[in-house]
Amino acid sequence: MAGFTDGSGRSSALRVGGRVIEVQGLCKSFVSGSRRVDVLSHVDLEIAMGERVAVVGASGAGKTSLMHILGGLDQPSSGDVRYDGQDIFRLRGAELDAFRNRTLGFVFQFHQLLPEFTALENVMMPALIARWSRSRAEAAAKDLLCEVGLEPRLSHKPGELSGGEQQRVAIARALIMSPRVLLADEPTGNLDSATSDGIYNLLTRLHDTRGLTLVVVTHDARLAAGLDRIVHMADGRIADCA
Ligand SMILES: Nc1ncnc2c1ncn2[C@@H]1O[C@H](COP(=O)(O)OP(=O)(O)OP(=O)(O)O)[C@@H](O)[C@H]1O
Repeated sequence: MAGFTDGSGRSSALRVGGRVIEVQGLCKSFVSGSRRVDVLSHVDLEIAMGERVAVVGASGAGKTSLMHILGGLDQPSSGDVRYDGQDIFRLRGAELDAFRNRTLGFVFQFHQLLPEFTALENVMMPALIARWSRSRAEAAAKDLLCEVGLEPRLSHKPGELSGGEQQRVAIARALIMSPRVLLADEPTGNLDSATSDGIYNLLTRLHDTRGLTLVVVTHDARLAAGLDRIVHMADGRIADCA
């Protein structure tokens, strides 16, 4: 999806059909013994359709906690997360699973591929869980693995792939259900800089060709600077949005 340039010269995402993600008054606390730990405190954030947002901040700032709640993987203590006006925490069990499946893709630093399955089988897995036929899942997974440049590696298991290749498989797996939003938590955190550049270029290409909304937690300043907006977190709060 094309962007336009605002006065600062930075590319802003097109707002198509309103805001895609609205976070309001998000708080998350854990109780540890007699102590309460406030991990997220009154986080407000809006992310537009097609926007590419970097989330940065020191270790412990709350980035992963925010991503887990954005992805419906964890419940907030209070506050709302809305996708196109739909409050995801009003969805129950199977409804939330179905929402996640059709709207969101996840990529983690430690890709979380299943070691005993091939690249092709790993990518097929979400589609098989969603009860696609094996032939449909296999065809879609092959197409995606070709798109991320792994055509020659379809039958390799994760242990037979490099770190960058494993992350490409994880990206392909995240995309098999054609999500509109890709949440990536330090997708290049474990990779050398050349491999990181390759993953960054791949994410940018997928954003452009699929109109994906990208939310990327990263410690890589170069990667963050290449996205549309940087959200800085500190002590569980949004310190700055630029
Ligand atoms: N289940 C939990 N119980 C108690 N505290 C937790 C729990 N999960 C996270 N925390 C705390 O919440 C804070 C934020 O953690 P989070 O993983 O979100 O930070 P982060 O910004 O992603 O850090 P990093 O960059 O190191 O991954 C940390 O102080 C962490 O110890």
